[in-house]
Amino acid sequence: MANERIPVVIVAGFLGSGKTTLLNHLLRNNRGARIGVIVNDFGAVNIDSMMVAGQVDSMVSLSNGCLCCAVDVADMDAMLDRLAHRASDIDVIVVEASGLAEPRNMIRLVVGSGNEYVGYGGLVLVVDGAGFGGTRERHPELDQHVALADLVLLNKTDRIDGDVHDELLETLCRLNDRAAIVSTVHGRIDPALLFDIPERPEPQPGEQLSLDQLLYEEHDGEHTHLHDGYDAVDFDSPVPLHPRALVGFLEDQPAGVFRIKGYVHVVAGGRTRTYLLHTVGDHIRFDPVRRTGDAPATTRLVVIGADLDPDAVRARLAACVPTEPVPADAMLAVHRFTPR
Ligand SMILES: Nc1nc2c(ncn2[C@@H]2O[C@H](COP(=O)(O)OP(=O)(O)OP(=O)(O)O)[C@@H](O)[C@H]2O)c(=O)[nH]1
Repeated sequence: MANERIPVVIVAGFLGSGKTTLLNHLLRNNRGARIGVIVNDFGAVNIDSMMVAGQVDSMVSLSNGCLCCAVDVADMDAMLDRLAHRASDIDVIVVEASGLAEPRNMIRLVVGSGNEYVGYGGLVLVVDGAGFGGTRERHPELDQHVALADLVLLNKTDRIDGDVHDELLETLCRLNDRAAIVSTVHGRIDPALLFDIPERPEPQPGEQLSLDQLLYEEHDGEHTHLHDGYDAVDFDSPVPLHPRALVGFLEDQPAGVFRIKGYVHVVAGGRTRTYLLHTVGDHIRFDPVRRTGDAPATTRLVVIGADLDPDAVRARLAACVPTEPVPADAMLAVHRFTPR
């Protein structure tokens, strides 16, 4: 897509919740996506799997200090600049915050970045299902961290029984009723929930598989299973949408949505404009598409999350199709979310 920015996904969570396990899982199951990594230190990251995937170059570490407190926007930008630049071939950047990191600060560092090639990719909060009660008692701020998350991974569900699992889901929904919540064991989620999987040509019969493809094939059974954990709902409209109605939908998304992306045509005052839309949680961004031919002729969105009701999502979007002429000032709703 034109104007694509590299999403920066922040992985946070208290000590031992499973952040590094998740990161290693993503690196092993990258399905061809090139992942840049920012970590406090490389100690626990599986360098072997990175080398196999040919990604060992795309890591940046903060050799001293803590990603949450010692780093300001300039420091973060210095790290991002090494990964995201004009010649960069990275598809996504994952920042693993230290166990003590303050997620609000991490979001600020990424959203405030001056690097024009990156965009906010969401706060993924890893929660230790088995230790949730105890962690909450020791660190009451955990509730705020859950409330800030765009995606909550309820991890270590192999260590809890069904009733506890249900109670935890209820508590997490109470603390954050808009985030996608996914239950995991050893952080095994489908990476397509977090970021786009680049389209790679299918190998022809007899052609050798690349290392990435070999890794993917090896884990194919797991992938099929992983895919059950998330939903992707397509929406197409040949008619341009009402900008204010669309923004109303984006500001009040159905529960469980993690991200939305695609091209939208919106109309107001008889004039149609085209944008590349990206949302993660309540971070909304409309990038104007200036050249005709860069976008499909119709609105085409994909809504990605967990436990989505596809018919309900499509019905809400279909309700954004105007039934009468839209006044010109309705476009202001979109302008609030276009880059300056
Ligand atoms: N039983 C079980 N163990 C898990 C799961 N996920 C992670 N672990 C284990 O939990 C321990 C901590 O996992 P890490 O991935 O190192 O946790 P972390 O959040 O990176 O920890 P810090 O870097 O110390 O903050 C490791 O021994 C993992 O193997 C899970 O789903 N189930």
